[in-house]
Amino acid sequence: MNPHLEVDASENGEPNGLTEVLNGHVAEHTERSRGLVEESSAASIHHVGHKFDDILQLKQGCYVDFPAIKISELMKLNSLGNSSTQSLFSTVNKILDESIERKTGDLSHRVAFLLKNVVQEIERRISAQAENFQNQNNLYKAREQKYQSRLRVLETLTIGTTEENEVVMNQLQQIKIEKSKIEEKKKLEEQDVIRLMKETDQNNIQILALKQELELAKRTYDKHCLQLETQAKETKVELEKLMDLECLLTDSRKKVKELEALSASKSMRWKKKELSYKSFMDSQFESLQGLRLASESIKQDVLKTQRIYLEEFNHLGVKLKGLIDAAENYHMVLAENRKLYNEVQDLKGNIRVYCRIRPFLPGQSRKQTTIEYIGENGELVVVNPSKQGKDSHRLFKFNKVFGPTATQEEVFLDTQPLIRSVLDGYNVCIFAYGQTGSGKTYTMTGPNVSTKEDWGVNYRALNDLFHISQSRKNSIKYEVGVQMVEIYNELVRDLLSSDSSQKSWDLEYCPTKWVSRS
Ligand SMILES: Nc1ncnc2c1ncn2[C@@H]1O[C@H](COP(=O)(O)OP(=O)(O)OP(=O)(O)O)[C@@H](O)[C@H]1O
Repeated sequence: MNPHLEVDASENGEPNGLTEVLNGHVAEHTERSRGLVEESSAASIHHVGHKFDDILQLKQGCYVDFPAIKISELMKLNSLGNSSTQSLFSTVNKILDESIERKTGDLSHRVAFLLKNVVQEIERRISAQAENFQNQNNLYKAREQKYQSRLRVLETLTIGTTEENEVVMNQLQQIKIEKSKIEEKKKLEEQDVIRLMKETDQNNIQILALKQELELAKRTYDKHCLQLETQAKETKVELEKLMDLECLLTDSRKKVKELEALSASKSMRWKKKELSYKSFMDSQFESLQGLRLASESIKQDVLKTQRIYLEEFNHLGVKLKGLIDAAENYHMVLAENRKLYNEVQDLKGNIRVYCRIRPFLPGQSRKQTTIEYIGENGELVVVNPSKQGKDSHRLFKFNKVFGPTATQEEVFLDTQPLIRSVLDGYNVCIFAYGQTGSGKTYTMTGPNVSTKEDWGVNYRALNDLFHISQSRKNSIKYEVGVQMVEIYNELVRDLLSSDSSQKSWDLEYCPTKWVSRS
């Protein structure tokens, strides 16, 4: 397709719709070819057209006077076919206007030839364009038929499509409704999602807080567990105690029952007693009445007795005065008595020697005794079987001789007065003398100190001294000291001293006068 046709049609300013439609179709069908033609020919046409126009411009206003060389040059160039239709028309118009202005009516042969060629070129172009239009018209008609058949097909399709459309529309409507519902649901769900998100956030915060609480609770739980374990142990111990207590409780319940039974029987007894006490009280009340009467008489008697008592009390006062006088003389009498007592002891002798004959020990023969006679006044006759005559019998004289049957108390009774003079300020010494196994310890200490009958002189003497000092405590205060010594191989041993170096003294350096009574 010639691109200039459409350019010319638009340039000529044809305002009808056909031109526009044609131009549209031409443009539609020649879109691809147009680009190629325009690109390939535009440069040469433009160049040649411009050359033609330049030549014409140079001689503007004097076409008539164009020299033959220029006209032949224009013709040679064959630039008419390449020049635009508008420029061709303007050239024709200018040539004709110039010819009219000159009023000569004459045109040169060369100009007329040029004019003719230009007009022929224009005619050729118009006829080509008409032919082109015709072809295009045919083409459009064919296309119109084709489109109309397609239109019919489309109409039938449209009818079918309309029904389908209705169905689809209905479906679409339903879908829209469902969509709106879904959207509402979606909105609600979105709101729910937002709410859930918030709740999730809150829950996360709560979970964190709960985790922390859980951690804390776990720690406290662990601690609590430990505490509970210790408590459980303690409780176990307490439970065991409780079990014991329960046993005790059952026992006590039994006892309570027994006690209840006992208390019931006692209560019965008490009731009986109450009755008996009531009767007793009644009788007592009666007797009380009698007692009141008796008390009245006793009162009278007491008053009488009081009077007698006062009289006797006065009498007693007189007597007591005499007793006080007598008591004042008591110490004097006592001192005199003591003096007399000690004088008696002196008369008996400051140094007294007693002899005690122990019985035979188990296993000893009774036939081998050397004791011939024991006198009442201290005589003792001893037999010596190895000698004859006078020398076979020897008489010994003691203050007193105690035979084998003499008891510990009998031996003590003779020494007791001497011991009591200690309380009057005299020094007294009692000692036992004899060979080994003769009975010194038996006499002085006793065989068995746990029984009072077996006590020897020492225990009995101390007991007597303490007894007397106790009886005289209101008038005299005594201080008692004890010294126990042993003389063995002429050495005196203090038996109460704990110092072993001080335990024995030589007889000359004895610290106390323990051998004589002064
Ligand atoms: N009067 C008595 N009656 C019964 N038995 C006695 C009597 N005197 C001594 N005996 C017994 O004789 C034994 C010897 O007595 P005891 O030990 O008193 O003698 P002793 O002189 O103290 O001896 P020693 O010097 O060796 O200590 C003891 O078994 C004692 O019980």
